[in-house]
Amino acid sequence: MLVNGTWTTDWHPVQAKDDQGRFVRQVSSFRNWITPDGSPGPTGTGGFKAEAGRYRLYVALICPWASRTLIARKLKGLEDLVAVTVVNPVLTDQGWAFGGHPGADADPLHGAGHLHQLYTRADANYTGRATVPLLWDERTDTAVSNESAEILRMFNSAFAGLVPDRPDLYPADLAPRIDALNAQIYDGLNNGVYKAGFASSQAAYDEAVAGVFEMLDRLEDRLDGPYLFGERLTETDIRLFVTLIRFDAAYHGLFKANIRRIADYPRLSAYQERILRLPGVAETVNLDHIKAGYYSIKALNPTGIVPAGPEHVIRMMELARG
Ligand SMILES: N[C@@H](CCC(=O)N[C@@H](CS)C(=O)NCC(=O)O)C(=O)O
Repeated sequence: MLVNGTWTTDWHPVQAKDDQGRFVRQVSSFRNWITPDGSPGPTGTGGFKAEAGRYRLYVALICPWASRTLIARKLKGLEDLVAVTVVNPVLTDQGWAFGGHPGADADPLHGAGHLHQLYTRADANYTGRATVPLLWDERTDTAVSNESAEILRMFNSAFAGLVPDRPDLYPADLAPRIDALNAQIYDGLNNGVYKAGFASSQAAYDEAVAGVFEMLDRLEDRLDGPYLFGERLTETDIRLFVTLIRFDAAYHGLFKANIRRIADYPRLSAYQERILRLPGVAETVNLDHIKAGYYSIKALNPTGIVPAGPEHVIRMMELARG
């Protein structure tokens, strides 16, 4: 991580933990918003007007948080407006790196070797982890946001004047229910799998893994329409999907979330495939990056060996990509 703008050598991908050995995720630090007219959003400063060709999204295809912003970019028709740069899936001792793996890009703007160089470019005294996603403003050459939940919301609303007639992923009448379900899915599942995987005590793992499967069981019972809120696709579906699609390939093995697989849940399996087949979504899922990335986490997999399967996920991806 960076401390006062300098990369520290004792970096490791297991983030902070509490006194019971529970995994603790850091709070994001660039919290500005792109808005239709450049006025300030709910947090941060203004000056980030929605314009074609001005912004770039730095992502890792292993990362569920980055992937939710990539899916929103597709569903909202922003491919030609917001550029994307994909980092190397394999974490290095300096965090995310550019290039060197099929499907990974060089940094087209600054020729940076590592993502942390962009963080110090935006803030020379930055202290914190250099995480993806990172939304970058090419005009002012600085960071807009590194909080995926907020990037998802900006993509939903800021560009509506430029790309109209796209589904509203956060409709006002559902907002309180979306917020409530997001919080449960985040804690039980999106972050729950990380709490299981990065637990450093048996008790912390037991608590986390129970929470993960309690949440999956509840979602399986709840799903009786095409999407979580019935006929309408919302951001909550995107937030759930990114964890489901990584589950059997990475979390089941590496994170020891192995009580059941998503394939053992009939409704969740069908739901996962339904979202995977929405136009553009399968292009955001790269199984090679997901497996190479997660299994490169040395603290959990010291040999770095990447498992061959699972066959059912490989097959599902082949079918979805056609
Ligand atoms: N709150 C952030 C979390 C992002 C995050 O934790 N990203 C991970 C990858 S999945 C990361 O970049 N980790 C590198 C690190 O922690 O140094 C968000 O949702 O945008």
